[in-house]
Amino acid sequence: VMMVLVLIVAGLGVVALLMVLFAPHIRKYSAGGACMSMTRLDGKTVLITGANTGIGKETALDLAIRGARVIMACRDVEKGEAAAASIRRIYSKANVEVRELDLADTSSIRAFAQRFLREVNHLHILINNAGVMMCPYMKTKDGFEMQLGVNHLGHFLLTYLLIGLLKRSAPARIVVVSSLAHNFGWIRFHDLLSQGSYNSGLAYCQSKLANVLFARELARRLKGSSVTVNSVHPGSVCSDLVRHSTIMSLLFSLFSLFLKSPRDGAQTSIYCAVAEELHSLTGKHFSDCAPAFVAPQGRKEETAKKLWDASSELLGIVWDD
Ligand SMILES: NC(=O)C1=CN([C@@H]2O[C@H](COP(=O)(O)OP(=O)(O)OC[C@H]3O[C@@H](n4cnc5c(N)ncnc54)[C@H](OP(=O)(O)O)[C@@H]3O)[C@@H](O)[C@H]2O)C=CC1
Ligand SMILES: CC1=C(/C=C/C(C)=C/C=C/C(C)=C/C=O)C(C)(C)CCC1
Repeated sequence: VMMVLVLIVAGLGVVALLMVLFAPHIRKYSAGGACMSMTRLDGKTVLITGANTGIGKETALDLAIRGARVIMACRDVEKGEAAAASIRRIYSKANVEVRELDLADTSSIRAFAQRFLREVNHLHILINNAGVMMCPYMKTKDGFEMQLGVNHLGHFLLTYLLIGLLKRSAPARIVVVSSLAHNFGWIRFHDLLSQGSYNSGLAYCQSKLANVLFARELARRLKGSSVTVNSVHPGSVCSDLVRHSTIMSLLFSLFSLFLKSPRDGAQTSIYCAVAEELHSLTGKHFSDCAPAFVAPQGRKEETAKKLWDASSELLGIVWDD
């Protein structure tokens, strides 16, 4: 037994040593694809949700450096202003501004959109990035389960309210930040808001599958409008997303060497927002700046339509076709 234990400890030691030795190579490999596009965005307006930290903040920085006016929609304006200040410290000419948007409150989404439509004349790129993962069972102001409420329904309403402006600003692009987690999700139509039973991991996967289905259905409905919609898996990114889950926090610490930095994680969102070759590509899913696999449950037109109708009904909205 002693011998086996010694061998296990020695083995783990060797693995740890190899990981330290090869850390720069592992990091480089984990970084994934980079957006190589040199597209400038002077005169263009971009809206990014959840832009005060993580992937959203890095996306805002990159698009601001390309010359865009970047509106950072954040639920905590103070955190948003701190992020905007840090962007301005990196790029002093950054045209970034913070506006309050709480996706867990439809009255906040409506107030945000109302002011936006009054004060902003164009919207060329909308990045639905904000997200919450594996929180304990919580409800939004309107009584929706938090993860579906913020990740899907909040963005669904925001997009509905801004779609006219996007169409008027065409060519325009919508980027929906989803996840590989959509593979493990299914839409529980009999209990969409997890009122019967709640599993925080499955509710996250459901919300990310909803992101993929929403992007596909919206793309289908927008055919011919010069507004494109694509969804994205950013990679496994070291960010605050794991804040609600001890297990995920532990996994992230253990495997931190294999995770992307938020800057690397922003590359696919940036790619979908700016790459010239995607100008008319719509309804697709991307990862590492390349087309990516979509799970069968994310490809079903019937499910996408059913989710669209259920979401519209929950929010009390009717989309014109
Ligand atoms: N990190 C990863 O490995 C992966 C991330 N993703 C997706 O990427 C996206 C960005 O995540 P990431 O940057 O990693 O996570 P972070 O937790 O770092 O950022 C999430 C952002 O969403 C905001 N947010 C959360 N709830 C609300 C709300 N009610 N209203 C408005 N904004 C809100 C947060 O604001 P605040 O700071 O105030 O909480 C924060 O700005 C998410 O959609 C996530 O699902 C997908 C796959 C993997
Ligand atoms: C276990 C394990 C990993 C950890 C993956 C994790 C922790 C992924 C988290 C994904 C999230 C948070 C998705 C959100 O949508 C790595 C790094 C791939 C390396 C191989 C083993």
